[in-house]
Amino acid sequence: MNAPVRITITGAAGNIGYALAFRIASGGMLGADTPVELRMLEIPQAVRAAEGTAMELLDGAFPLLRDVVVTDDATAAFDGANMALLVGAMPRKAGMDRSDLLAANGAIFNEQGKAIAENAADDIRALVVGNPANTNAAILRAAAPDVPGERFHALMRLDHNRAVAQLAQRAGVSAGEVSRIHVWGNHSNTQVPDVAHGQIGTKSVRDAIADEAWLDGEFVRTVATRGAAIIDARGASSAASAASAAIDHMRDWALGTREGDWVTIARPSQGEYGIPEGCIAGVPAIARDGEWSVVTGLELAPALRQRIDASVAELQDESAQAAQLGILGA
Ligand SMILES: NC(=O)C1=CN([C@@H]2O[C@H](COP(=O)(O)OP(=O)(O)OC[C@H]3O[C@@H](n4cnc5c(N)ncnc54)[C@H](O)[C@@H]3O)[C@@H](O)[C@H]2O)C=CC1
Ligand SMILES: O=C([O-])CC(=O)C(=O)O
Repeated sequence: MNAPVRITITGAAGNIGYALAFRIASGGMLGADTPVELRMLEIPQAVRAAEGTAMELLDGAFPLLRDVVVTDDATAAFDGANMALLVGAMPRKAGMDRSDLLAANGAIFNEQGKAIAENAADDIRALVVGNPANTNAAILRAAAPDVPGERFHALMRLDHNRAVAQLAQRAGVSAGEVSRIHVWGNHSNTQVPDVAHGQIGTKSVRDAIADEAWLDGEFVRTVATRGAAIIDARGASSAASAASAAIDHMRDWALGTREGDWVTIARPSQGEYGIPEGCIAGVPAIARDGEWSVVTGLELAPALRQRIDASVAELQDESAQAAQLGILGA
């Protein structure tokens, strides 16, 4: 058995938190050899509900679950945390863009970044799920300047998984047959799914699908607007699929990505593909031994480059808004 890993979930009583906690407790995130300790942070009004989730976690009799603490105190919630899943934030409703949530949610990440800086373990790795996820991750990172920047990620694995799933469904194969695709840019409808290097089985995506119009049109639109389609159908934003994507992201970070494949992550740019340094945009990446490396050297067609630039410009606008609101680097 490995040493226990302490994991903080913020917004633990919410829809995504409820789905996440049980997957983590069952070993779905860190594997069957790693015990977990959960720290569940909520706002005071939702602590009782989070306590109910903690009771259910106990009732799951999970052999790997060593300890559960529910609290409304960020200091206690991040104390000694090795991993943090920052979900606690308002979800958007029909008719809203994710960036409409910046004023409501951004301040949460400024406060929680400070709590991470002061209380988390030295090896803290944080994934922001709450929207607008990329800009909230930038706010979190700026509030914890002594923690290495590459430890702050925003969730774009859901966009990645959606793209994989659409391709697999179209080709009539399982999702596991699709590899080497990724999603550039912002977790918003300007995101840029990229199949230029993708494979389905041993064929290129373009050969396997043999429908350029679908790949360049409906496929891209479906992936980029899937969040709104789910809100429209469910009357609430994606929850179990978001939790599942967050689990995939953290599992790969800890245990490594699949041999011969890459996935999408968003972490502060180190200037790869001309994305400005520090900008938290989706890029292709591989994880080995707990470290990510961005896949470099991929050719970008001019039209794709323009769309990536537009999505990155949107991220820079969001950061400028956050700075104006006094929540970025405050
Ligand atoms: N990045 C992504 O791919 C996705 C992101 N999301 C985002 O995740 C967030 C959460 O979604 P749901 O769980 O469905 O919402 P929810 O409303 O069901 O749960 C959010 C929870 O966060 C709690 N919370 C609010 N402020 C908090 C704070 N300061 N500290 C701790 N907890 C706090 C609330 O009390 C609530 O229990 C939303 O912002 C949503 O837009 C949702 C789907 C995908
Ligand atoms: O669309 C939303 O507001 C929730 C979300 O981020 C997603 O489902 O991708």
